[in-house]
Amino acid sequence: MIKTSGLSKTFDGGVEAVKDVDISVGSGEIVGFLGPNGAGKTTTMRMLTTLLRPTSGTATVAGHDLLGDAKEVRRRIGYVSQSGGISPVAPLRGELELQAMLYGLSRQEAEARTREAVERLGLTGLEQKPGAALSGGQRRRFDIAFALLHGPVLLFLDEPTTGLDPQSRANLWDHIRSLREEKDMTVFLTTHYLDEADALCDRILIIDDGRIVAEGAPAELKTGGRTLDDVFLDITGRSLREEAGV
Ligand SMILES: Nc1ncnc2c1ncn2[C@@H]1O[C@H](COP(=O)(O)OP(=O)(O)OP(=O)(O)O)[C@@H](O)[C@H]1O
Repeated sequence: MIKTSGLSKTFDGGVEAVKDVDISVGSGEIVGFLGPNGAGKTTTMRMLTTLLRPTSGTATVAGHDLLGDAKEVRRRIGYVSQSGGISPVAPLRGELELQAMLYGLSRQEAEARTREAVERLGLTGLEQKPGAALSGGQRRRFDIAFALLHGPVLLFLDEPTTGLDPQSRANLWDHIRSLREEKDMTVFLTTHYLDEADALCDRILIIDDGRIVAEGAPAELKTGGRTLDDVFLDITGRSLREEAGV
């Protein structure tokens, strides 16, 4: 579903944010992308979602060439950014339907897709409300509902649970798991929380200073009785807990 070879990004001014990254993600996998602040997570994700042009390297995303066929890639992926984007003031059902129509769907199809996305994320009854009237967890679920309207096969989530209380985080994990189970969705997410990576992800990639420094299933990485936090500290010399401020 994602395959990159030598993916790199150097920003104007010379910052080498991502260096020669090879990533492979299979269909139906939930993959967690971890790394300290400034490691290159968001830059990588923005390249994979066509928002930022790589300096060098190649990638195939959702079956299409990232550089040559960006439009086809965009049709097949959903992306939820760190900040989200739902309206604080407009009732969300209307916003969802409008967004679906911007994808070229008829009003009837847009209403049906909106209903399905709202139900799937457990938000039925809340879609009459504006974003400002919702909890943080509900807003994050609406962000995901927006990203599902055009029927993507691959979902990118940038720090989906940052700032949420433990119950809302666990609830969001359940929804992400059920998207994979019921829709065979592939999910690529960044997170600062090792417990999230441990509980939710089939596989973890750790990036540090622009390079992938470790990769494997949580159980494979946690060798010798180490926690994922120990693994992270050993590899990067930093504690992810401090990074996350927890
Ligand atoms: N537009 C830009 N111009 C110049 N440098 C940038 C730009 N965007 C990011 N960088 C630099 O690239 C490096 C990687 O940043 P990136 O945002 O990808 O890291 P990150 O792992 O997502 O960090 P965080 O966990 O803090 O979100 C950092 O050194 C950052 O300062």
